[in-house]
Parts: sequence; C-alpha cells; structure tokens
Amino acid sequence: MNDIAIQVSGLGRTFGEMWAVRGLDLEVRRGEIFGLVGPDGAGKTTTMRLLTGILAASEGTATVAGYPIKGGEEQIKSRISYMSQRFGLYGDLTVEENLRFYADLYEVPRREREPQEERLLGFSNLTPFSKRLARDLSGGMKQKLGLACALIHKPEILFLDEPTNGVDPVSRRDFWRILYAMLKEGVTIFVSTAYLDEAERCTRVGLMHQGRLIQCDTPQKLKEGIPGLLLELETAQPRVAREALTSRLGSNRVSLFGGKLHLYAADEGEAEQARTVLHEANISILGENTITPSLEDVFIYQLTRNNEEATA
Ligand SMILES: Nc1ncnc2c1ncn2[C@@H]1O[C@H](COP(=O)(O)OP(=O)(O)OP(=O)(O)O)[C@@H](O)[C@H]1O
Repeated sequence: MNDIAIQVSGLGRTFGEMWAVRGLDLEVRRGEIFGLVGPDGAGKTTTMRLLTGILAASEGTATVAGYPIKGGEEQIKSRISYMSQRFGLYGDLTVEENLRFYADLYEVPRREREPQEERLLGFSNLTPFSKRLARDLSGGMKQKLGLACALIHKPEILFLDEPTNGVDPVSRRDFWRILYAMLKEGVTIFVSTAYLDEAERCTRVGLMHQGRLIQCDTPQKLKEGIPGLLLELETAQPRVAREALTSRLGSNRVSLFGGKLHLYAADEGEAEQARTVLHEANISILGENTITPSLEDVFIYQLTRNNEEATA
C-alpha cells in the first residue's frame, strides 16, 4: 500500500459543449483531510462523481486507493464510501435499521457489525435515538446517521459532498469531531464544503472555480499567498468607500465583510494611496487594523483575480 490515496492527472468531464471539470491535477496522501471549496457550479460534485466511479471522465486519468478509475471501479467501490448530497437514508427504517441495511449492503462480517454499530452510534450521539425512524430525525442528526452508514464498512477513503449544508452549528461540530476521529484511525477524507471555517480544518484545501483548480495548498500557505498587507478599515459609509477604492485600485483589492472593508495593499505606499482616495471622497476612516487574512479573504481575492484574468 503506497502513501498516495488519490492521484489525479489532467482529469476533465464535459456535459454537451461545457467543461464541468477541466485539466484537474491533484494528489491526496493517505491520512489527509482534503477540502474542496468553490462557488456553486464550480465542479466539486462532478469531481467527486468522477473519483467515485459514478461518472466517466472525458479526459485524463486518476487512481483512487491505488486503482484506476477506468477499469478499477469494483476495487475502488469496496475501499471507499461516498456520501453524496442526496445520500440515501430510508425514512421508514429506524436509525439502527438504516445502519444494519448498509452493513448488509457492504457485506460487513457478522462479528464486526455490533461493535461497529455501537461505536458509530456512540460517536454520533445517536444511541438514545437508535429506535427512532430516520424521517423523524433533525437535519443534523440525519447527516450524522448518513455519515455513520458511510463508515460502517471501514472505508479507506471517505468522500463527502457538502455534508454539513444547512446543518446547525452544534451538529456541525459533532460531525467534524467524528471526521477527526476517523482521521486518527487512518481514514483519508475528501470533503467539499461551502463553509470556509470547515476548510480551515483541512490539512490541504483546493479552490475550484469554473471547473478548474485555481489554488491548492495548506490553509496557512494559501493565506501567505496573498501579497502585501491586508487592512481592515471602518468607515461610516462602507459601500461608498468600496466604490471609491475599487474604481482607483481594482475590484480584487477591496471587499466588504459585515460593515467593514478589507483592503489588499501591495505595500505601505499603496495603503497610503488608499487612505488618500478615501480622504478625497470625504470619507473618514474611523478605525484601521492590519489583519491576517482568513480563508474567506483568500477565496474572494483569488476568485476576483481569476475572473479579472479571464476577462482581460
Ligand atoms: N448531469 C449534468 N448534466 C449537465 N450539466 C451538468 C451535470 N452535472 C453538472 N453539470 C454542470 O456542470 C457544472 C459543475 O457542476 P457541479 O455540480 O459539479 O458543481 P458544484 O461545484 O458541485 O456546485 P454545487 O455545489 O452547486 O453542486 C455546472 O455548470 C452544472 O450545471
């Protein structure tokens, strides 16, 4: 067994004339938790479906758990789990019946079932609800049960497509606790998420946009990749201030976070230029801090830059 869980080379998929994913190169090591982020329609689900053997590639190659996605589908299926956005729980089965159903489906040996079921129910805080029908669970509980079902056969690699979408913060925290426990046991996790605080918890993050992977690194390195200074500015008219700064410095330099402006300046000279722009527009700066970029800052900066490059 080598150290690489997923190896992707030039992978792409078209739908009609459109490339949903194009030229994807990626490597995920065993024991990593890799996060895929990107706006709606970026190609995250298509990537998951290509890697899990649900969709055939239009170009490129990939290996998953050491087997090629073309030709190794059966070997891959027995070594992975895929929790899609529409993961199939059976509403008229109870929590424990759902788990048992997936244990049957994956042919989990009888002697392993009970301890594995108990462990997963315990992990997900679902033990008190084991007799409840799945349709009567809250959204967060349903997602945790889905995860428990996906883990029943101890997969080597777990693929999760936006698993915590719409889930309350407490259940999200539970969900991530389970993921970390699985990681400790050596499971490799490939997860797409719309929540950037979740992406922060990944060992590496890939940023997808319009079918392409535009950035891929550790959260720390991605943040260091933003050049210059990031300033947080407080003004009484944040929108007007944004307009003024955008027209002089370019749109990938300024974004609004709540009521505050985040401004990327290449150096102190440019920061001073920004202050002058606001002064000339009669906008007073009520507060200014130099801050460390969050992944959200990185995300907005890189997407805007990518859009500008595409239209240049
Ligand atoms: N079966 C399909 N037929 C036609 N177009 C498709 C199909 N599946 C995906 N697409 C298109 O491919 C592009 C990428 O979609 P994909 O679902 O992979 O994006 P995503 O990043 O997962 O977004 P979301 O989070 O909204 O699902 C989109 O433009 C989408 O409309």
